[in-house]
Amino acid sequence: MSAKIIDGKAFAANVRGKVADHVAHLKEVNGITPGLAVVLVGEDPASQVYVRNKGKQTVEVGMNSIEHKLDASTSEADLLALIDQLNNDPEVHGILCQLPVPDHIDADKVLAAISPAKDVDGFHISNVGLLGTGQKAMVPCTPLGCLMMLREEHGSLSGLNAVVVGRSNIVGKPMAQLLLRDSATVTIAHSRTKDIEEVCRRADILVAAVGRPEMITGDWVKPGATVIDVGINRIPNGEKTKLVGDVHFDSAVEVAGAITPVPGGVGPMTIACLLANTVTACCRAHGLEEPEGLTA
Ligand SMILES: NC(=O)C1=CN([C@@H]2O[C@H](COP(=O)(O)OP(=O)(O)OC[C@H]3O[C@@H](n4cnc5c(N)ncnc54)[C@H](OP(=O)(O)O)[C@@H]3O)[C@@H](O)[C@H]2O)C=CC1
Ligand SMILES: Nc1nc(=O)c2c([nH]1)NC[C@@H]1CN(c3ccc(C(=O)N[C@@H](CCC(=O)O)C(=O)O)cc3)C=[N+]21
Repeated sequence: MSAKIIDGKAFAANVRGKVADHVAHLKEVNGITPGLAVVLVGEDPASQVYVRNKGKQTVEVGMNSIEHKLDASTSEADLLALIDQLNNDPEVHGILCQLPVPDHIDADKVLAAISPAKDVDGFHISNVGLLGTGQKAMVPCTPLGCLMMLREEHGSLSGLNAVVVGRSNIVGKPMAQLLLRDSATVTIAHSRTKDIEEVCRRADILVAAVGRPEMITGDWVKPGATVIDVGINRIPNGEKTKLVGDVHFDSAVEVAGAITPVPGGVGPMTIACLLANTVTACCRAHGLEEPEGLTA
């Protein structure tokens, strides 16, 4: 039997709709327009696409989009000075510095410089610590988007076996924290995990965040499991290229109960959650009630 395909694009449109409603409310009732600043250093073509999409969707939901495109040779000091300026700008409620940054810039220093209250990526150690201790945090967008889809699919995640493949700070680890918070039994697998296929086959919920095109095939998937494919990999396809996930979709779809496609799965949800986090940050900054269903 073929799995249900989770429509991340439609789900994201729904989230953006809720964001737009709340933005309209903030403007009308409070006279506040949430603002998102996105900083891009250098000219990585994939990053340029994301930044363009983010800017477009930010404006579509009624928020202000502030874009800073800096030359690849920008010094760390100049980047930190810009972040300081954005931290102190009352019109800016969310700040995102697109990763990766060029080698001469220390990404950890940049993330630490962003005010935790404006850290809509949820990468600042304050937010990492708050999430890890079950306190109110800014939650990283990609794992938040995955959690929203999983809650919709399962209702409660309590007691389910969840396996996250990948232990990065931006996806794997926060994903595991969120699943744990929803009372799933969580395993984190990575490049040193023994019998990884066997570990994956125990998962009711399998989240792939590896960065290896189509590594996880149908025979790694427990029949009926929900598979969330975070991977975004561009691979050659004849003369052109195509986007594939970390899951081999055609084989996994035959075994899983539900699965996210690439493209059209986690990617659009990431951007929708960035907008959701920006509204949340704006409400917190002004001591206003937060929108429902847009946080973890
Ligand atoms: N859809 C979206 O919005 C987003 C998508 N992505 C995509 O998600 C993927 C993961 O991103 P990210 O977390 O940043 O990647 P990283 O490269 O930071 O982390 C990859 C993780 O996968 C593990 N890994 C690598 N090879 C294997 C293997 N053969 N077997 C098991 N585990 C392995 C690594 O293990 P170890 O730690 O042992 O090295 C590491 O923990 C990428 O394709 C990226 O493009 C990322 C962010 C957002
Ligand atoms: N500080 C920071 N925060 C991030 O959240 C961040 C980042 N840096 N660096 C890069 C990764 C990657 N990322 C994606 C966002 C949207 C899509 C997306 O919308 N994907 C579409 C397709 C896009 C296409 O066609 O290329 C989809 O999957 O359907 C993908 C990937 C956010 N990231």
